Amino acid sequence: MISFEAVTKTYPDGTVAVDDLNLVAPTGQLTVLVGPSGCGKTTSLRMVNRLIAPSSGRIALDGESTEGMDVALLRRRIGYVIQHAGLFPHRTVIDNVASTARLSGTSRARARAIALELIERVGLPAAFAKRYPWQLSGGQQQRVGVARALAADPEFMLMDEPFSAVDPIVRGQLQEEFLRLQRDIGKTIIMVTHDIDEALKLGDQVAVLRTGGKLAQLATPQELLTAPADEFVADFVGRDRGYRSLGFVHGSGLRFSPEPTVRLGATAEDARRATTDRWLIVADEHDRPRGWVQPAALSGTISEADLNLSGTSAPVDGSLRQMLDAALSAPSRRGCVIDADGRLVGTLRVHDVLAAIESDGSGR
Ligand SMILES: Nc1ncnc2c1ncn2[C@@H]1O[C@H](COP(=O)(O)OP(=O)(O)OP(=O)(O)O)[C@@H](O)[C@H]1O
Repeated sequence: MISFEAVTKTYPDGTVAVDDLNLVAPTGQLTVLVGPSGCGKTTSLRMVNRLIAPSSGRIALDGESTEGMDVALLRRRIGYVIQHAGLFPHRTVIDNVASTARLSGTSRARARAIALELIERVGLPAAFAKRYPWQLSGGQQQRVGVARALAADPEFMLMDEPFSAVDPIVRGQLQEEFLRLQRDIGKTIIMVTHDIDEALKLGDQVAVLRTGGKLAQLATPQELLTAPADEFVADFVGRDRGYRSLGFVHGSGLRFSPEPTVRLGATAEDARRATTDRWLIVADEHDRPRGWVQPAALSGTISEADLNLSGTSAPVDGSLRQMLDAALSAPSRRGCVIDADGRLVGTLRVHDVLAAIESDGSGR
């Protein structure tokens, strides 16, 4: 647990960057600090590892004030990941990652073994270990930055815009991978971002700060969407709140309808025999949906070129947002629901999802 107790930071020129911040980042959870530019996010983060000294108030790790701690020991307990990764340019990837483990006294051989494991854990091929940072893409460098912070196995992590220096697609991948990793490692993390969607996607709880360094609201992502504390938070969280909040609601009692399928390579006749409906799902040999075809319009055998690929698939344990999107995006308006191996479980319609939304009272 990281706690801020009445923490204020006034810079020498009189700028109040953080104003009476009270906040607890619970053990094993990811707390995101979000807010407009200049609202004191980075200042708050850097006060935790004492790169910046608070003007007043107290910051504590598991109840113990950081003020009296030896700074080197304090920083060893706290992994730190920054934008652009901040890697040592003249060290190889493996040496970059191993460096933090070495700081805590781990032998060179052991540190390199830990580093190699982490390099793979964050989704990089082992062969990248020998490369230098300049031989990696921005997203790969960010992964190395995360691996390096984890190599000392710190109890706490501070992450300052860790995924912001990459394009939106890589960013999405890094976020997904990081969520998976955090599910395993369960570190106590404070992450800073200016991107509300990133905050809502990653945070167990989200602290919205307003200009002047005041905490506007501390809440779960769903609470922020369904019960913003005031107009500032509502505006900051942004539009489509109703739709986006469905991302945090899981459909219970949804029933999926059986759906005929046909394989790629089957004939138009096979497709017409399989259904009288306008649209039919084409699946691969493992029953994974590949796309939709219109049997009446087919001739010859079904190939990739015949597929309508507009439909998304929702995982069977997915959110109502994923379910609704699957139904809305399918040309048949029947959304594909798939299991963990990507196999078709069944389909559902828009009104099935709407009925589930109507009967769900969560967050209200
Ligand atoms: N060394 C400093 N001296 C004076 N003012 C500072 C100093 N560092 C930051 N500030 C000011 O403190 C306020 C908070 O800055 P901080 O970097 O914490 O904000 P932020 O929310 O992280 O912003 P951004 O999203 O733009 O990175 C800003 O008004 C900034 O100009």
